[in-house]
Amino acid sequence: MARAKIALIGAGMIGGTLAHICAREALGDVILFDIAEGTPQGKGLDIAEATAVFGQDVALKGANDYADIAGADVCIVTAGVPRKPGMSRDDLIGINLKVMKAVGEGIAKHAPEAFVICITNPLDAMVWALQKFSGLPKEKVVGMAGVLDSARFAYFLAEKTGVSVQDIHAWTLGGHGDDMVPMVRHSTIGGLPLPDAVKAGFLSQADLDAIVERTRKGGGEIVALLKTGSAFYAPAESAIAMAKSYLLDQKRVLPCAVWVSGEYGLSDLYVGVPALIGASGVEKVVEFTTDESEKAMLAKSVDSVKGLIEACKQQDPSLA
Ligand SMILES: NC(=O)c1ccc[n+]([C@@H]2O[C@H](COP(=O)([O-])OP(=O)(O)OC[C@H]3O[C@@H](n4cnc5c(N)ncnc54)[C@H](O)[C@@H]3O)[C@@H](O)[C@H]2O)c1
Ligand SMILES: O=C(O)C[C@H](O)C(=O)O
Repeated sequence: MARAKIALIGAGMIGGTLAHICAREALGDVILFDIAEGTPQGKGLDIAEATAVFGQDVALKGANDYADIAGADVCIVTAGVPRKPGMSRDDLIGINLKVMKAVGEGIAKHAPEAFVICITNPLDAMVWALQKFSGLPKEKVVGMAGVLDSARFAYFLAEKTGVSVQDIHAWTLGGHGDDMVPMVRHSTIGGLPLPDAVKAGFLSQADLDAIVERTRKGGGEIVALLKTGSAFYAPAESAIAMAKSYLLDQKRVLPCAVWVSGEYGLSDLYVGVPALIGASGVEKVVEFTTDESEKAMLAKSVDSVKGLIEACKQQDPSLA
């Protein structure tokens, strides 16, 4: 069988990390696309040389022309700018919405059959705009945020309790902002829902509350430490999990920003929910039961996403 073709649109910190993982795991041949001349070519050649060390026969190529992404099976979009300390993700709309227009048109022209994973922030609004600009089917355009947010939640729980990350299953819902919704009742440590894990003495209620808050602000914590940009290792790993589920038809249920049509009482927008990803793209949305408090938190988060979508429509009336 021919190797898959993976187009990475944006060859910055996340794009380069994605290319490295794709090559090491031999997920497919990689095109690194960027508007910066030399960056995608340099990163592509550097990783291609590394393939002779780790022994994988995959091709990597840098490009500044969308024609090179032709026929891609998967496109992972990180093009745009990241935030710096003192900024919110929402401050990136002005620049990144224009980038999504160029990227959406490039993908529509050259890789209309691809499964598209958007990472660019502010995520829920950018994936919405990318789908509109590209016109690709909604089930083939998804946003990466929930895998990252829930990975942070799981890691903080593992760090506090000493339980293996492999036996912690954490979930978040909603938009990728500080009002995201860590799902305490649906997340488990060794199979125990978190309220039961507190009763069983794995951690205190105060510890759990602090972890929920730290998860919500997890992106900002890394931005404050790095000072020049934002997280890239965990975001890249998160997008790879989504790409693999599509390419290998794994049918994993992963929290992703997907187009909702009535699920959770929501419609006509992209927001983070558990989604089954297989060879057809988003094949199903999994609906958790939500109590009154979870419903209220989700509604607040969704309101923030709707506000960002309105801001996009004002900036680019073609989206209205
Ligand atoms: N969804 C998430 O959970 C999540 C996590 C981390 C970062 N992000 C976001 O991902 C984006 C990328 O982050 P990064 O750290 O890789 O940034 P980066 O600055 O290292 O890389 C971005 C790249 O995009 C390129 N670029 C800019 N405009 C372009 C265009 N029109 N076409 C093609 N390429 C273009 C730049 O030249 C640069 O190489 C940011 O918006 C960041 O906020 C999202
Ligand atoms: O926080 C950011 O700006 C980047 C990303 O959304 C993250 O959560 O790490």
